[in-house]
Amino acid sequence: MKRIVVGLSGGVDSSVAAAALHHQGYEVIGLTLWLMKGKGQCCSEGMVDAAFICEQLGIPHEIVDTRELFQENIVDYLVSGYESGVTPLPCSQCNRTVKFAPMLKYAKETLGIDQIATGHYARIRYDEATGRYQLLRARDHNKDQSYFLYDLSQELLAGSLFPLGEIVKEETRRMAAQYQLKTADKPESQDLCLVEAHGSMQTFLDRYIDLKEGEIVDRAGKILGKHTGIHHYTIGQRKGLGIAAPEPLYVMALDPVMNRVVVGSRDEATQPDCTAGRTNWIAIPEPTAPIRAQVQVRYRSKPVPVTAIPLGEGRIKLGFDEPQFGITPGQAAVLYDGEVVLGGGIIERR
Ligand SMILES: Nc1ncnc2c1ncn2[C@@H]1O[C@H](COP(=O)(O)OP(=O)(O)OP(=O)(O)O)[C@@H](O)[C@H]1O
Repeated sequence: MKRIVVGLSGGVDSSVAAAALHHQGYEVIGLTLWLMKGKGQCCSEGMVDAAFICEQLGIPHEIVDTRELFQENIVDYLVSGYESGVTPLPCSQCNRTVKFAPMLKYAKETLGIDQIATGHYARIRYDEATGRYQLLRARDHNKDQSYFLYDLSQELLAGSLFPLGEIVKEETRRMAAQYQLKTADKPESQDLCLVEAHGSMQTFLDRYIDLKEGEIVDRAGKILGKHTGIHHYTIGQRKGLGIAAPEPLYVMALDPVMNRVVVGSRDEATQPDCTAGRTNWIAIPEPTAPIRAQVQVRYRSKPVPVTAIPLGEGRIKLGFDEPQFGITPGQAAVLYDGEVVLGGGIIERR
């Protein structure tokens, strides 16, 4: 019987992934990573629900303490990013360094199992022609999580299964009801896990970053107002600036050195290109010549046509066919060829 480790968060998606594989005849071992420090956080409830699902399915449940790893790679990474005026994307970093790599390592080294599965909505395909594992958008485009998975290595993709990649969310809920899973009616998580645990990103960051008021200025340096700390702002933000101006103003830069928030018109917050670093390539090897693709610069943004020019050392320049508004350093730029993820990187500061 084929053995597989399923990452269980205690949510409906991973519960159904585990139940489906179990019913397909896999020998399933549930694995929950204990991610967050502190008592009464979302994770403790998740662990109990995950344990209940394992009991229901009659499968073993392992809990691995990865709180230190999460603290260093996600909490510290977020805090130092916001302090330096960028808006980091924690989820892709979390997937690679905190979830997939440790889960696969634990599965292989401790349990002697070479495959893991999660409840992510995305698809993995082995491409005979190139000898590479590809990552594709989920069949359910509304739930597609491929944007958060662009940073997975070939080794991690080779060892992973996404049982929900071919189905739509309604089908997941239907299966959860059919298997009578305790988590069948659990509400959808609406936000980042840290935001859910702390109420808002601002509340979370305020625990770690001292409030340091400063000036809101225009591009010429004219003082327009006061801010409560640059970590409370993000590029493209319009609401909550507290400035009365004849035309709408948007955050166009965060300056940690001067402790300033720079605002401008929509045109000023729109740019023809940007650079991205720390790239990871999936469907293709690192390009050595310009390539054409569609790029997504935020989780929910529309993919737009782009020319990606390699700059060496894992960096690329992205020239948009149409200038783009609200390009945010710290977020991922993920390149697609239709459904297929080519690769991606982290948007750099201008
Ligand atoms: N603490 C954890 N331990 C093990 N696996 C996890 C954990 N958190 C998330 N995962 C895995 O990653 C997948 C995607 O996680 P995400 O946080 O996006 O949750 P989700 O889409 O709401 O899924 P779910 O309904 O399973 O919580 C989950 O389906 C699960 O397989």
